[in-house]
Amino acid sequence: MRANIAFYRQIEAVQQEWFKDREKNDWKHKFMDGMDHYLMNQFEDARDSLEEALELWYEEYDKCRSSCERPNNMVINKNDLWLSLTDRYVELLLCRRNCIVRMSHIEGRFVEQLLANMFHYLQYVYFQLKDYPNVMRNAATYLIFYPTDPMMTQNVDYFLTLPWASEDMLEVRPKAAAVHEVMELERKLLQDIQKNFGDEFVIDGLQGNAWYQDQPNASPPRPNEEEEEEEEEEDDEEDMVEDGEEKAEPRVTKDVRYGYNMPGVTVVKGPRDLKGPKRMVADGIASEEECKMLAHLAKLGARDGDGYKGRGAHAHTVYERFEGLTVLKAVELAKRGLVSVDHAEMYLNLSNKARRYVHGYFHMKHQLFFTYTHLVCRTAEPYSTDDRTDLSHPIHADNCHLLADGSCPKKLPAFTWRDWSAILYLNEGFKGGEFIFTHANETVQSSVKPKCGRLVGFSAGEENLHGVRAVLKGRRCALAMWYTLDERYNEVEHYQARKLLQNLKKHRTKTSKGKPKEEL
Ligand SMILES: O=C(O)CCC(=O)C(=O)O
Ligand SMILES: [Fe+2]
Repeated sequence: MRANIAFYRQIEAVQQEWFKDREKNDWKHKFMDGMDHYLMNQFEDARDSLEEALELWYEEYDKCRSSCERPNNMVINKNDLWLSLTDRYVELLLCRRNCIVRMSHIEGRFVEQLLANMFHYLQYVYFQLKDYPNVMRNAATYLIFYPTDPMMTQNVDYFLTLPWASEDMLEVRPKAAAVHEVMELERKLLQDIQKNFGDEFVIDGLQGNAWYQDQPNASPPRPNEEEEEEEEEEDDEEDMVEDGEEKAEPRVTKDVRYGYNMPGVTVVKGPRDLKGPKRMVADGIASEEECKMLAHLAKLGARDGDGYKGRGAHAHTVYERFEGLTVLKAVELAKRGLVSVDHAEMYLNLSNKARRYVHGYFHMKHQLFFTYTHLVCRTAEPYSTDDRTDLSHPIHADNCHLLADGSCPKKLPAFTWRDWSAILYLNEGFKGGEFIFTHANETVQSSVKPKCGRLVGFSAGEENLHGVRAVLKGRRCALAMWYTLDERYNEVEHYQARKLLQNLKKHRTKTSKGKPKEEL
């Protein structure tokens, strides 16, 4: 497109003012303008742009919430009308709540606490402009979102020592207060629905999560990392004793130690073999038949580069075709009759089984949510050669941005909210394609050979740099999953996929009474 625009621009008859950036006046552009001015200490311009950005943000936010109201694929079952309606209502609430996350992206990147941050910037900008009533208003507004934020509470305490400031200037901006109030009400509603209907009705990722429990501070709780570290160390000590004493049967004791057994699943490699405390490999998560079903689903439904927007068929290397299928797309294909409902259901079930296993194995105390789920195949192109030196997937960490100097800042453009990762392999019989854990200089610490039903799980931080060796021949399919402890990043697609699937199955049962063979 850039090339096309350059071409059109140089045509004599074309006037330059015809080229209008139609997105220029959206909230993102205004916000970026505001940031530029702010960084250049142009505080009046920064104020104007940020205030405009804010107004545009509210407009867009309202549109986003309204778009959740559109009719969906719901099929009302007259035997359980109330349940069908509750289902729909929950979906609506989740969709609306998700608008905050959707409205926190700038240039495709997630900006944590974006709305609240606008008030943070504004209080500073107004302070520079000596517009004190607005300093206080914006500080107070920020605090409704993060009431215990140490920096802002300190600021306010400081302002209150100054002659111009008084408590009654701490007035919250009404539109922001309304957004916050509705967010809170919807949070409570979801919590009540779960509490009252939890037996018949499970809202994915809601149960047992403190983000949905009453709390004075709206920021989501994170597990106490130090506490976890300590536990990990204790575990490792135990591990060493076990391994030293009885080398023949460390696997069983490891299972018992972690207190997590799932029928048919065995741990084949633990932290010691893999050379890192938060790593594991287990076999038996999926049977041969299940692997075949998923690989078949990928064959029918996976699309070039899906999930890696704009990077096309060769998302990681020109020697391999990279195709993916998200969980909702799989169910939508089933709805259109392009894949079977059973195959789509298998996708959901196996991803859930893997998540439960990782959660149990690592003894997590908090709820683990899906944040992105992707069925992917990497296929060697016919021109791929055995002497390739590239990787199928370069060395990286899943939640930080690995730099050439080996550091890995947990900042954009990384997916910083990913806390755990797991990959369920679906086949063997291709050449190359081993999963590797490495040091920052890319020397290999340990490797895992994919095969059907094998799950590799690990924490998503810089402690687990990893990659995939080149797939030299054939096709390698896997179900890649990233999980988060932060409910705000809960993958809404998973919930939607499950609901759509339930409807498809209800519909199938209903129609099959009259016409037994009818398939959707
Ligand atoms: O497919 C694999 O084995 C690993 C893929 C991976 O690390 C990723 O997609 O982040
Ligand atoms: Fe990865």
